Amino acid sequence: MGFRCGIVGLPNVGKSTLFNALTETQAAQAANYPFCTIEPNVGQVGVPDPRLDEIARIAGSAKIVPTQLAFVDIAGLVKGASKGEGLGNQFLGNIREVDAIVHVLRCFEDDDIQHVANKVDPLADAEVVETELLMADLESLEKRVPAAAKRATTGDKESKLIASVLGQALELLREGKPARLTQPQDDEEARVFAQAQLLTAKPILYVCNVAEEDAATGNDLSAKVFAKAEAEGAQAVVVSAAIESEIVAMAPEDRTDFLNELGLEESGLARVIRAGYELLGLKTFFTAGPKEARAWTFPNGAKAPQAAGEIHTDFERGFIRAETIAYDDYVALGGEGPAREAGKLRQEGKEYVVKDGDVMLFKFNV
Ligand SMILES: Nc1ncnc2c1ncn2[C@@H]1O[C@H](COP(=O)(O)OP(=O)(O)OP(=O)(O)O)[C@@H](O)[C@H]1O
Ligand SMILES: [Mg+2]
Repeated sequence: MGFRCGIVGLPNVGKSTLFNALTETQAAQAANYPFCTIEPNVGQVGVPDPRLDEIARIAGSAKIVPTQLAFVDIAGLVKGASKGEGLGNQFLGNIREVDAIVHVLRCFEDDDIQHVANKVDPLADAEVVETELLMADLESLEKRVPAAAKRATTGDKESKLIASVLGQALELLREGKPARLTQPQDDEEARVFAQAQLLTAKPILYVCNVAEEDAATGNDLSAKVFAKAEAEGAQAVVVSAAIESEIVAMAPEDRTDFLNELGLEESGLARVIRAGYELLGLKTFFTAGPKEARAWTFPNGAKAPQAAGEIHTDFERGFIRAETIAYDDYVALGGEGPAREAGKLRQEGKEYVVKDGDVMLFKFNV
């Protein structure tokens, strides 16, 4: 199962513009970035990674296959969503299914584009969305915690665990704080907490959607969002969704010049994708050969057999060992052959914790 980032925000702030740009880039670069639409509002997006291009160049790979992250375009939220207003329930249900939230905040002035509150104020907007998520969590826990506490009196261990962990989350929510601040004490508590699928437990990336002229520098409004993100330990990026949608419509060879004219080194989309990937704590390992160079996603802390399983379940089941070259060695020495000669190709077993950037070859037997 791939990881999903849900694009969330008030109506008309630029969510679909961002989503379309994210997915169209990939469609336009079909050779480089595999793209497929699962549902009309879900797009698989290739994760840009310069290391992969470098590996492919060294290995002389015919094809480059980046790893992917899914983005979901979720309907705009309105005040009262937690009480079923607007597309309330559908909206909250969609958010429940994603692993991380990309919260788009309008940071551009434009009289032609209506703001639901008739005022451009990203912090106030953010609060509307946060309040709805908080209310939804609060409502669900106000029922679940007492029910679990009651079952716990019969000696049911799982219920006791639920009552304790979610009770902690409920306390936070009652103080107006996100459930994300809950601190599970061990793996069991962490499991129960994750299973609760609380909306305010999901990691957040704020996307400040600015006007074209602010794309490189940001503006006063985006600066406020960055300050908010910093205070919360969240991430933020500045993007002009409108510009990004123009860039993806251009021929690839014209894009760099256009980005440079705007004072940008790379597309804002690449930054959004990478930030989403980091937000989820995802890491990348590579496989490389003459046919293809490919990036694979693994969760932080995964051991070699689990990483092998990302490629094929047989690789995990029949795992023998992994021949591993660190990315820096691979590049510095000029590929697999030279790395092997220099003794930089390591034989790693079942307990090896895979590192970001490892170039791997799995030996297996089924
Ligand atoms: N950075 C920007 N500068 C100027 N206009 C923008 C910018 N980003 C988006 N827009 C415009 O804002 C309008 C609303 O955009 P969009 O449809 O993407 O919003 P949305 O958040 O998906 O809305 P909804 O919640 O209704 O689905 C569009 O006309 C779009 O072109
Ligand atoms: Mg939309």
